[in-house]
Amino acid sequence: MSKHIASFSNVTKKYLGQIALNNVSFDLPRGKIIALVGPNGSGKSTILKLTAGLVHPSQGSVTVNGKTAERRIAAEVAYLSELDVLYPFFTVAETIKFNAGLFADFDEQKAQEILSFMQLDPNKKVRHLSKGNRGRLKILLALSRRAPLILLDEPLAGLDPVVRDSIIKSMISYLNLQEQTVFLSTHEVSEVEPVLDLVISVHEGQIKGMDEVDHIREQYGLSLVEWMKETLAK
Ligand SMILES: Nc1ncnc2c1ncn2[C@@H]1O[C@H](COP(=O)(O)OP(=O)(O)OP(=O)(O)O)[C@@H](O)[C@H]1O
Repeated sequence: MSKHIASFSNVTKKYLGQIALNNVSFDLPRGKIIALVGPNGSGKSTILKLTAGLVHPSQGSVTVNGKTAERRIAAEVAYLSELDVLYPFFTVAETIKFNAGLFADFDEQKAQEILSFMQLDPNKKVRHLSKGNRGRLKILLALSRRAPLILLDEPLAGLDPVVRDSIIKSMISYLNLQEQTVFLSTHEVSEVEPVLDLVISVHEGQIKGMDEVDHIREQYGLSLVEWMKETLAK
């Protein structure tokens, strides 16, 4: 088993000639909850898409579980997009069945547990769900995978505090950190801080800092927001 669940080595990503990521290198340890933080347009989604193998580096390499990140690794990575990707004509139960058919590692029993925890109505059509319940369903689908790496792009964006809280609690309750790693992007830094192990600060396509959250609190006496501001000012 490779030591790190994912590694970026001198990765540059350009879109139509414009640089989104500039020579980025880092390794993600296994069994942790890791956040990418940084301003709009800093490159967080690009890092997650590269890790999912959905886009490819212009230069450098990305590996997941020791394999080059490309479409083929989709089976090993559970990716929650920031976009609304659910089929509106399915019910909640049909959406779960559909995903169970798509992914061999989908744990239907866990999906049922998260369904009751989230108090989602299995018979409701996706198009009739509130935005908050669509957010809950998306996280249910990601957390029900036994994939070694779970990628969550802005899982809390645009959701009210009660929904955000239920999503954070479901991460603590339903992840298996013996076997899984979570890599997420967020602007809700203070809210996720209690569940994070590691944080990476990104600005203008570059990594500005990477540290353990406990270290940031104990050694620097900073909250995550204060640490983030300091790294961005560098
Ligand atoms: N498909 C694309 N085509 C062209 N440019 C893109 C594309 N996707 C992203 N970019 C550009 O790459 C840069 C990084 O974008 P990215 O979406 O990775 O940032 P982000 O940190 O996730 O932003 P946000 O917090 O707003 O979601 C931005 O300048 C963005 O405009």
